Amino acid sequence: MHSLPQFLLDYIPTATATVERPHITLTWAQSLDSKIAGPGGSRVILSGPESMLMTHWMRSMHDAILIGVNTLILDNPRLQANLLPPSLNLPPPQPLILDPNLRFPVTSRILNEWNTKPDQRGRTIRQPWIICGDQVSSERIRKVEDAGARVVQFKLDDNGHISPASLPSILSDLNLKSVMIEGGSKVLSTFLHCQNRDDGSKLVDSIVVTVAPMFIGEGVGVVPQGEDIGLPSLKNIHTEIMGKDAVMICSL
Ligand SMILES: NC(=O)C1=CN([C@@H]2O[C@H](COP(=O)(O)OP(=O)(O)OC[C@H]3O[C@@H](n4cnc5c(N)ncnc54)[C@H](O)[C@@H]3O)[C@@H](O)[C@H]2O)C=CC1
Ligand SMILES: Nc1nc(O)c(N)c(N[C@@H]2O[C@H](COP(=O)(O)O)[C@@H](O)[C@H]2O)n1
Repeated sequence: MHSLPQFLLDYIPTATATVERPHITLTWAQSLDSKIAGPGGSRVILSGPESMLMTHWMRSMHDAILIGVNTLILDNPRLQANLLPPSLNLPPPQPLILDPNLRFPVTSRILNEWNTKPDQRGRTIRQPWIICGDQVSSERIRKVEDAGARVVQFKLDDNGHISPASLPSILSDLNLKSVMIEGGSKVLSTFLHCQNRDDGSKLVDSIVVTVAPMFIGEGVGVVPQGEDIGLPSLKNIHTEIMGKDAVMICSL
């Protein structure tokens, strides 16, 4: 797959497209028993090479990649589109971490790479941006910023979360036109349960799910236990077979 998979273009605007409102894509890879990770949150490679490459193409279509702080701590991801040919010179997506209490570990790989590969800055690596609550102390913020990350504060909702409904205005404040939300389980759950933006329009524009033909057994569900009640119904609008996996595109 040497170019952007065409079917994605029907559902997701490219990073250079003009959009009237920030585009929100929710995406994850799951097993047949609806798990996204193994016991204790251990990372599992669910996607085969073809669907993983598709995920990296999808990353390149978005201005930002968003994860919850638990995923950062458990997976220590890079959040780049590094499976794509460097010769394409695609701008790297902006990593965004939802981290209400600023638990962000300053030893994380995304920060380490930003600090130790200055020649790659802007070309394949962007500075991690952490979204935390407005109750976090200025000392803690200074510590994380001194380590090299950017910290932005927003008011938390009654659940102590960054409100999903307010993400579009946060994105606009940060000058980001689109975001690909990769998880984990708690983040997927709040974004699936919250259906509208603060302005009343639909919150999530596209859902892309990679289904891998395997069972995990004990592990982390697509949504946490007990949060599977009241989930919205999804409409499957396209299914693409990619190697061993099925990639489903859904709308709400
Ligand atoms: N297979 C896949 O596609 C993926 C799997 N994962 C897996 O997910 C697991 C981590 O999932 P979780 O423990 O559920 O943590 P998570 O990554 O969803 O982070 C949850 C934390 O994010 C913060 N947060 C801020 N705003 C929030 C909001 N609006 N909604 C929810 N949380 C918000 C809270 O502090 C919360 O504790 C890991 O095991 C990781 O491997 C993560 C991403 C993708
Ligand atoms: N698409 C997809 N397939 C899998 O099998 C996965 N385990 C994930 N996980 C997500 O990708 C992040 C790791 O990214 P890097 O390889 O470090 O770039 C991980 O944190 C999850 O968000 N995704």
